Amino acid sequence: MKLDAKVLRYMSPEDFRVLTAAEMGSKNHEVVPSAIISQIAKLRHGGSHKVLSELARRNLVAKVQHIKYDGYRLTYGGYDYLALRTFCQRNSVYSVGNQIGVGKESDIYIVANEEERQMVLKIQRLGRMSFRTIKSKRDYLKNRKSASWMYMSKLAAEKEYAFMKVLHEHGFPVPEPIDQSRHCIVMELIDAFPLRQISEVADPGKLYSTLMNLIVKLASYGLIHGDFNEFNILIRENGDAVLIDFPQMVSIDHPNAEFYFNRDVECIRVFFKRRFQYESLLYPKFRLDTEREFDLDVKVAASGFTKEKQQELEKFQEEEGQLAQELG
Ligand SMILES: Nc1ncnc2c1ncn2[C@@H]1O[C@H](COP(=O)(O)OP(=O)(O)OP(=O)(O)O)[C@@H](O)[C@H]1O
Repeated sequence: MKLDAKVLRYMSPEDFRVLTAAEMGSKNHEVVPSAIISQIAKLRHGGSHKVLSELARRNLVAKVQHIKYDGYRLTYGGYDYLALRTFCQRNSVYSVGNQIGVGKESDIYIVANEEERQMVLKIQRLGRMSFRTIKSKRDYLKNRKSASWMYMSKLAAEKEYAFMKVLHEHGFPVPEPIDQSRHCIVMELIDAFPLRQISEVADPGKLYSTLMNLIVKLASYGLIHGDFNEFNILIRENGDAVLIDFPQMVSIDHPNAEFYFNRDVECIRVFFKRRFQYESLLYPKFRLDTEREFDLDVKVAASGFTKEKQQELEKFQEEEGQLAQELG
């Protein structure tokens, strides 16, 4: 589905009332009965019925035949518009431009505010991968509810925003976080290319140590990236590196911290050897080179992305990973 901010201007307050009611209802119901949607939206049954049919025609909600009753569920499309409306109301986004990226489980758009500042809108789409891999295996799909995928996408966006915020505040090279709602975040647009697309650099040794120092600095601030690779690092024209994505980031006190740390280091070593034929005997070692000086992990938890949320998301990511492996 294409995201178009103009659609927002064509949506009536009633449309949004009903859409919001569907969202609220889905907290307690997998399929929200039409009667409950009317009740929450405070509209006559006939009135909300008409609006719901129209929203369903535009794929913002989907009609579902439940065993006992007919109802609706919010779609990712509807969820996108609710988030976009929140951004518009807070004046963080005014218009939506081109889609510039499709991650494994996200969509990336260029957006702008009223002052025409260009920014990046990242929409989490957890479940998309498993949906693809599992398409033929209907049994799995029955057990995974779309509502829980949307909830997990919201957790993923909250996590990314919380980490980006503390990292940015402490001078780490990450995009400036601008806003977050539901499964979406708005951040600074970085004018750079992913390391993965770069075939030559002026001084591979210098970039290698910059990246290794970044892994070590993160650890001294209490954090392990966990997915430090050529896809998640952008390189500016002047050679500066910017970290854009940290879905696996954990505290240095995490039981698997050492494993993740070594994997991050190894990832960079392997990449530099393969891409730039650059090898060094020097690389950071966990504990020996990582002394904790700050507690950004604690700061993130205090910012609202709690340990419980982190664990919930982690459990989901593990299950998804396992499932993907099992299904090849
Ligand atoms: N702030 C940004 N500025 C410029 N480009 C960006 C920014 N954020 C993301 N991108 C572009 O979008 C692409 C995908 O972004 P990102 O890695 O955050 O998505 P993802 O879904 O987590 O990706 P994957 O899981 O496939 O690695 C990046 O490779 C980059 O080209």
